[in-house]
Amino acid sequence: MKQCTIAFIGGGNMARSLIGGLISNQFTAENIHVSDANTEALDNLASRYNVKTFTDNLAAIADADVVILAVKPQQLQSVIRQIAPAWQQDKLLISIAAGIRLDDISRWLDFDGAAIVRAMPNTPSLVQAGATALCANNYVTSEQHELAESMLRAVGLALWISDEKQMDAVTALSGSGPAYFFLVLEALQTAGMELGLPEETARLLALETSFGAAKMALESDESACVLRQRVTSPGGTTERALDVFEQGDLRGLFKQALTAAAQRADELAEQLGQDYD
Ligand SMILES: NC(=O)C1=CN([C@@H]2O[C@H](COP(=O)(O)OP(=O)(O)OC[C@H]3O[C@@H](n4cnc5c(N)ncnc54)[C@H](OP(=O)(O)O)[C@@H]3O)[C@@H](O)[C@H]2O)C=CC1
Ligand SMILES: O=C(O)[C@@H]1CCC=N1
Repeated sequence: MKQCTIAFIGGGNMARSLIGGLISNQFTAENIHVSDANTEALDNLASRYNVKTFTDNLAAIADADVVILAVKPQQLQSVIRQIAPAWQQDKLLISIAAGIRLDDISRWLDFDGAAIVRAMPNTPSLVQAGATALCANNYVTSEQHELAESMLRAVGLALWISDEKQMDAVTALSGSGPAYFFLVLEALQTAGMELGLPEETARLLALETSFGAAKMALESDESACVLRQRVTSPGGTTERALDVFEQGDLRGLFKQALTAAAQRADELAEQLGQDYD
């Protein structure tokens, strides 16, 4: 792809994951700008990745082709209103904020025909194993589609969603999803230790088992259900463990958890989608 200049506004957790993934995938550090109020975060990014850092958002976006808004949803409206006077037709705006809708972003930017993409990445982008869903407004050109997709594809899977309403479900599944797997990892490790394994042994076994299961599911033509059944010998150990999960309604808990996350995204959109300027 052509080397474009990408400006991140907000240099926190998600920006760091995307920047690390992009640079490991041959994006040039000098074409990556990061602007943040927190100079310590900027210093860390500059020393680790050699990106150009700014404390002035307008300076960071001045010659950028793509501007990625990586601030918290609560900070999004004021950041967009701040950069709006400097907006130019040929720039692409990408928001990764949970919940906040394309219409609200567009209203705050107040620029006729502004090309805007809403994206929901996740932190494994840092190791090029991210999963991102994207959703574009009608002003995004085919070249900008390709640009947004190729940036996110450089850090993992990138899928377009045509119905923006599905972005809340995406946020609940893959945006927040790494945290669910980290929780499972913690729980596996702790349970292993409680059964007498040394901490490092439990950690490594839990990690490799998680990695192996995900890799196997990714590389197999079989469904997760079939792969699970192949581990489960009738009358064996796995069956006993799975019975405990089913009795505890693990599936129901996941449904409740994802529903709660999607509802929170919708709530953020309702609360923060109001104009306050
Ligand atoms: N973390 C994740 O896994 C994911 C997050 N997201 C979305 O990404 C966005 C960022 O999340 P995350 O990285 O976790 O949040 P962080 O709080 O880690 O990062 C946001 C950064 O923006 C800085 N900031 C605040 N105000 C401004 C401003 N006016 N101009 C420039 N920078 C500013 C913050 O500084 P300070 O701390 O000083 O306020 C902070 O360093 C959120 O909208 C979230 O919904 C999406 C997918 C996954
Ligand atoms: O927890 C959050 O709100 C953000 C969005 C998805 C992952 N982290």
